Amino acid sequence: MKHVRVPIDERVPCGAALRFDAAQAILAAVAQPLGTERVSLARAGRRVLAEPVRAAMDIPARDLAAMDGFAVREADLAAGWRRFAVIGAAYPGAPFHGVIGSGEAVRIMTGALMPAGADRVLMRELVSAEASIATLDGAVPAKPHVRLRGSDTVAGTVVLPAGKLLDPRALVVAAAADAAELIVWRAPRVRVIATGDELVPAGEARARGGIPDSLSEAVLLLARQWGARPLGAVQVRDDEALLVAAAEAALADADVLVLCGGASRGDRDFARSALLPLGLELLFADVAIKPGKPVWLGRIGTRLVLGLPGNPTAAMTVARLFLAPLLAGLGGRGVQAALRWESLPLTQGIEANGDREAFLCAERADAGVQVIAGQSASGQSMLARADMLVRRLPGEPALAAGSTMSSLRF
Ligand SMILES: Nc1nc2c(c(=O)[nH]1)N[C@H]1C(S)=C(S)[C@@H](COP(=O)(O)OP(=O)(O)OC[C@H]3O[C@@H](n4cnc5c(N)ncnc54)[C@H](O)[C@@H]3O)O[C@H]1N2
Ligand code: MOO
Repeated sequence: MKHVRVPIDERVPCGAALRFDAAQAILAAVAQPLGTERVSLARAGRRVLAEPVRAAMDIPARDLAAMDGFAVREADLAAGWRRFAVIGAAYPGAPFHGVIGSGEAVRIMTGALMPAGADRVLMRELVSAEASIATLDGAVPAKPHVRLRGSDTVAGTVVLPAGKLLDPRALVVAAAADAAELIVWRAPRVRVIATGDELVPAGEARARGGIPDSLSEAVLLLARQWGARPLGAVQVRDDEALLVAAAEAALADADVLVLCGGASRGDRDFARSALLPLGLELLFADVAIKPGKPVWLGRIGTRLVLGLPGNPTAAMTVARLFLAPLLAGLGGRGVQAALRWESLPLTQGIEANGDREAFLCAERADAGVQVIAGQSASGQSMLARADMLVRRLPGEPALAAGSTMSSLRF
């Protein structure tokens, strides 16, 4: 195969390395929602509401029994009645159709419609029932045990605001509001291209030589976690023509294309330059962070292209710091949903930082956060333990245990 050497600095204006916050500001400006669509409740899970959901009716829509027992009239109890003639039964979905008169009761189950005339339920445990007579044994209980119409929600109330992530609890609320369809933001569609002559699918490295592509599926899963619709990944050799063809195919249906590798300065690192003929407009390239300095973001028409460094821990760190907020923004949650920094104390001291802002793999501990020893952008095994990223400022001195660190769930 012929490799085309593209001296990246001659074709792409890389500029000085940007600060992390400046790169995030550029990203936030383009991470705007893609548009709305109407989806069924069955397909709404993990989507983000573009319009609020209002209760279509009072909830509950009628007065219902809150306990299993006997439905009676409050006025009877006030007048001293304790023995009642049982004239029927009421079940959820099978109401009692008559009217309860003075001295009468209806056997009733939790969730059943209160019979006309009845306005309280005596719990079964407090009543002796024999043949068709029910007798209240002790004092009149304080609670009426009726779920009144509209006591949970009144018709027209906003039960879920726009911007709400539809998690399992939110689906309960939407369904209870009798909403069959919801207006949600469109989920960004993501494709991944992993570049490198050395890459082979996992499972084939021993037989074929090369190294397993450890990023494609991981990046797609991260994209899914942040609200994207993953469309698939391909591995492409370090060949500009192949890369251009793969990118063109990916951009036919993806809103976001993620390129893994080829971001740096090697003779065959032409992930950015190869896309110039497709109209790539670079939004930023090279950020003063460690790991992940070669990260870049570009635009081709309405599509966005994010370049991740090939080193796997660097790639996943950058994916968490840039791809997650990009997708959160495009999907309607807003970039900040993916950048919820927490202040956590270090459980162990750490050495001085270098001159780049650093994001260290760390583990959440009961007492705070512990930076993992032996940080490595190219390492992979550390990712089995890392569940946090700890942010360090350029030139920060050594820090003792107990120092408070800006930390992000990885
Ligand atoms: N002269 C310079 N060299 C390097 C610089 C630099 O600024 N000047 N930056 C270094 C930094 S920082 C990083 S990070 C790496 C990233 O480089 P690339 O994005 O060009 O990545 P590759 O060269 O394609 O690969 C690097 C490394 O990662 C492995 N890799 C790539 N893709 C995958 C994958 N899908 N699964 C598993 N492993 C992958 C690849 O085999 C290489 O070992 O560059 C430094 N160099
Ligand atoms: O930034 Mo590179 O990500 O250090 O390996």
